Amino acid sequence: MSLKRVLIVNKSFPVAGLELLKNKVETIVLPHLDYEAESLPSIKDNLKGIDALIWNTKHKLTGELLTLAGPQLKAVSTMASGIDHIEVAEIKKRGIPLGNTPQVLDDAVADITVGLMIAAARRFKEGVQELEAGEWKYGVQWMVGQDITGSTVGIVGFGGIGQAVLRRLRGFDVAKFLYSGRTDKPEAKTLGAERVPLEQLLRESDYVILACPLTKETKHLINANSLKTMKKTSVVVNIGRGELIDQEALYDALKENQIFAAGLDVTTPEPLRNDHPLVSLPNCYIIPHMGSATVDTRNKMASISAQNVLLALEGKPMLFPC
Ligand SMILES: O=CC(=O)O
Repeated sequence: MSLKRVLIVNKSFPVAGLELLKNKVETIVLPHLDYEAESLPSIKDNLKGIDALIWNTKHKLTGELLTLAGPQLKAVSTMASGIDHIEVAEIKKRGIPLGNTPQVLDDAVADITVGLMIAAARRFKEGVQELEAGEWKYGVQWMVGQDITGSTVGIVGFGGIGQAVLRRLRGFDVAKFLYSGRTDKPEAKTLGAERVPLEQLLRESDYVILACPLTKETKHLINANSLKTMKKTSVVVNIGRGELIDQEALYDALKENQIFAAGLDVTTPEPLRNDHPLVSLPNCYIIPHMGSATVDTRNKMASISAQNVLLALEGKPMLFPC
């Protein structure tokens, strides 16, 4: 019997995942990276007749593409926690199992969140720029930033990543942890976080951490109005998705020092061009979507994507079904 065919839409899919698939299925790895525009025609050319799909690209997986693949498609797996790049309803409509890779990236993303908090609040970008420009002019009022000690930290989206951020910050003597989200989280009691409405979180927090998925409800959750609600000294950190923030409003708020700083791991679009207005701001510290980028985490994510596919092809539940 011929092996099932699995299309992997990313040439850098880690070996840890490929090893699991070896000899069990036939793999077709497309020779493109996540963001390459030319990968779409290549995806279309290779979709027809495949049995499973590892969708490791920023292109949207649409109903049209699923139809192109054909009715034999039995599994879709993505090497990501977020699934906003997938038309989930189209997959469900066709009864195809869909899996993602949450949890294994919580620690790596939480680490980078704390890094962004410190980098933005303590003005790393400005400091480095002045050093590199030969303008190191040390003085008691030079490069002063904001403390984490004694602050109120508000976490929007208190899932695995949000909770891992809180656990890391315990050593920083934070005064108060707030969170907002769709549901009460039972873990909040032990972790010492209080659920409050988003408006209150924005008003009271010194740090606003965006760790929620992108949905119709959360799009532009940070906008001109919410930025006005925040403190002049507050720092916003986004490790969710770029579209959680109205970036034009953020630009204005940072430029006018309406808030203190921003630390962003995610932006709209990605990649963000280096001539984007946000890049020019000294109080906007941006890194290029590196949250889960550690060797170990990416290997775990690849292994889970592979296992999700293998399980679904055997008619079993995926490890992380969506
Ligand atoms: O952003 C990364 C992910 O969703 O895994």
